[in-house]
Amino acid sequence: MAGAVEDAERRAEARPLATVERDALAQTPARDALAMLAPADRVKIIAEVKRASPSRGDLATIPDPARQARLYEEGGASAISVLTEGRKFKGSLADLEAVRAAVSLPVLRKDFLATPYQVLEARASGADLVLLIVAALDQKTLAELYALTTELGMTALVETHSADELDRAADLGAKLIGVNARNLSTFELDRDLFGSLVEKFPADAIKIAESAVLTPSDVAHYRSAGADVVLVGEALVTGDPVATLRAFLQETP
Ligand SMILES: O=C(O)c1ccccc1NCC(=O)[C@H](O)[C@H](O)COP(=O)(O)O
Repeated sequence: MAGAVEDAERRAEARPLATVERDALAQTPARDALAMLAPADRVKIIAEVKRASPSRGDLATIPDPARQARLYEEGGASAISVLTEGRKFKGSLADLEAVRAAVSLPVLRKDFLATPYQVLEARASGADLVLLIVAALDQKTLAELYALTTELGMTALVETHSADELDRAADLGAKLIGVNARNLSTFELDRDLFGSLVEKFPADAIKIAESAVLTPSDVAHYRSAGADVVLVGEALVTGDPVATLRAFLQETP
């Protein structure tokens, strides 16, 4: 988290806030992620471009993230997540820009966002959604970043990992809320966490189960617990993305 903010501060030396703000406002409008991810009679998938991670190390080189994203679109994904953090995840804003230009789906900037500069930077690079991690932000900062995201026409995916964090997401009025099965400090995975928290979601929020999907039965597990959407990374970058997505979508109502 600290590294992501330091990296953004370094970028801000070359591209000041006023410039990134101007570029954000000049972007084509954000795609409607809430419409794409709305609850339906089938599960939906956010497919992630993920080269590496702190818990798993290197996963895939992904020399052409635009191609990877096109395969996700072909396989039936409803949105694309792009990890833009460089140190541990080996991602970049250039990946996000390439993906946004290659597909017609909404694109999420998945990173450790903690400043308005990073939110503006996301929009300036074409992001339609940004990730806001409740555990990483005090409520005042979370509310400020949430408001800026909405002002820019984007959607915030508000990520939680506990009942208290779900309450904080609800206090914001968040419409897209995720429960990450991965504890971001210990990297432990708990596929049952989503189901144990599902009753805490506000009635009008889209329910997303994040992480730890490796097989169609993992998707079915989240779906039967009440997920509208699942977010998948590793399984799609280590296997055939189109076949994997189709299997996940076909075998789950
Ligand atoms: O993936 C990690 O190791 C990780 C560690 C610390 C913070 C975030 C991390 N991952 C970000 C994600 O939330 C996942 O990339 C995403 O939910 C997909 O997870 P998976 O399908 O298990 O690859």
